Amino acid sequence: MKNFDFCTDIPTLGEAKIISPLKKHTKPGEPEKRFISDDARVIVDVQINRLQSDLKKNSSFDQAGPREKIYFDPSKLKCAIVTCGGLCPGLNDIIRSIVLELYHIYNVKTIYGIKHGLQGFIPDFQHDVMNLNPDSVSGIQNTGGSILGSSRGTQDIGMIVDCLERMTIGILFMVGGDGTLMASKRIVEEIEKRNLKISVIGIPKTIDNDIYLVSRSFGFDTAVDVATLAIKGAHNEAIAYPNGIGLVKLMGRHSGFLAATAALAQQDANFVLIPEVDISLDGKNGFLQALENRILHRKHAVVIVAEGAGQKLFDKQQKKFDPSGNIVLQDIGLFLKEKISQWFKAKNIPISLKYIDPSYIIRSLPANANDSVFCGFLGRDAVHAGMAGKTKLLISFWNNHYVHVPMDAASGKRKNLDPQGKLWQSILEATGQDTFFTD
Ligand SMILES: Nc1ncnc2c1ncn2[C@@H]1O[C@H](COP(=O)(O)OP(=O)(O)OP(=O)(O)O)[C@@H](O)[C@H]1O
Ligand SMILES: O=P(O)(O)OC[C@H]1O[C@](O)(CO)[C@@H](O)[C@@H]1O
Repeated sequence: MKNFDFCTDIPTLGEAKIISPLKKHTKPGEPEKRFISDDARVIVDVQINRLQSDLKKNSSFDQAGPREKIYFDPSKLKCAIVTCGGLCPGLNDIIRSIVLELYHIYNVKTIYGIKHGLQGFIPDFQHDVMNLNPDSVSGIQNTGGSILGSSRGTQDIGMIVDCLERMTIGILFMVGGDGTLMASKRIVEEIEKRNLKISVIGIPKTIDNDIYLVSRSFGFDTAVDVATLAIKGAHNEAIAYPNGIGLVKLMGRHSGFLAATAALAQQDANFVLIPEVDISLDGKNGFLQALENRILHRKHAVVIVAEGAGQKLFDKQQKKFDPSGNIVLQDIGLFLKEKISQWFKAKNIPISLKYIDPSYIIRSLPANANDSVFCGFLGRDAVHAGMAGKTKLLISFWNNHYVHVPMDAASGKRKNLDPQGKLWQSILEATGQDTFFTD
């Protein structure tokens, strides 16, 4: 396969010369090709969103997996793992699979866990470093959260790399979302400036499922599963009382994948509001009138709202940012609760409104079975990439393959739900919500 127009080239720290311990799994006479090489590159078949303009048809990504030769000497290598940003189901599975792969398959015995995200690199915070080994990660996949903790907030990149140098780290595994990706890129730049041989491997994490060039991120499947319970609850509450309304708020800062997918999985929702589709509340085509029509007609309704939906409905206020620089959204869930109550009160229509916000419950739970399997692959492929001396890449799942996506290609952009696409069109069919509520 030739003529790759899209920049998929992954930087390496140098020539990989050491025979991989995985070599022993090769059957005698089996061709070297077993270790994925250029001719096994994956053609990118752009299926989701409208990425075609960005990616040429014959673009490709390197397939993730073990390489024949590795760059690092396992007996001398020290690795570190850090988890940053919001929690997500599967973080502990990722940590565990990285540790077990390094320890058992590559014989790397020094693995550090950096506590509380990027803060863990900065001496002032005095967070202890964890020693990770099969004992310390035993059973962690059964608990939610991250055994390493997390944090938000900018840290000095120079000080982070100082810490990596002091600890003589060879591979840094960074698990996080788009912010972590930006931080990873800046860390790599500083590493390059200092001419150090440290590999940085990213594992994309977000229940919003909005990382560019990543068709599925871990934890999303679990989030959809648990969100369906909230929707079931909302529906049961709604049908139990006359004119019952169940209002469920789900995470999704800029992308409505979770709200839309959960709504399709548990088809009880009559209205799904997402950031990608503007809504108007009032007026004859507004959301509130549509909700009233539904209540008068069917006596109950379920509404799902993604946290980033309807932000234009709020009076213009000075924007607030969290410590990492992410915009702090206005609370659309509580806002809608209030507006719905006011609307029906003004119309003298009694309703029973139940508001359910399972956001933090969802993201802090352990991974479901599907996500656990997925995390295992991502963690192991992250180790293979790092051991081969590759750097500045993400382990992505794309077009049904585990691939290496260059950090440069994935950062600074976001994946959004396409309102013309199959997912949203299916929502419109399933809900009968055939209007975008614009006047
Ligand atoms: N441009 C940047 N340069 C350096 N560090 C950054 C940059 N953007 C974000 N970071 C840092 O990366 C870490 C994680 O970022 P952030 O809190 O935004 O979470 P995230 O990785 O985007 O995950 P989530 O999807 O949960 O928000 C934070 O410590 C943040 O300060
Ligand atoms: O409350 P926190 O930690 O700032 O996180 C909230 C954000 O984190 C996310 O779950 C992404 O990790 C978003 O969906 C949400 O907006």
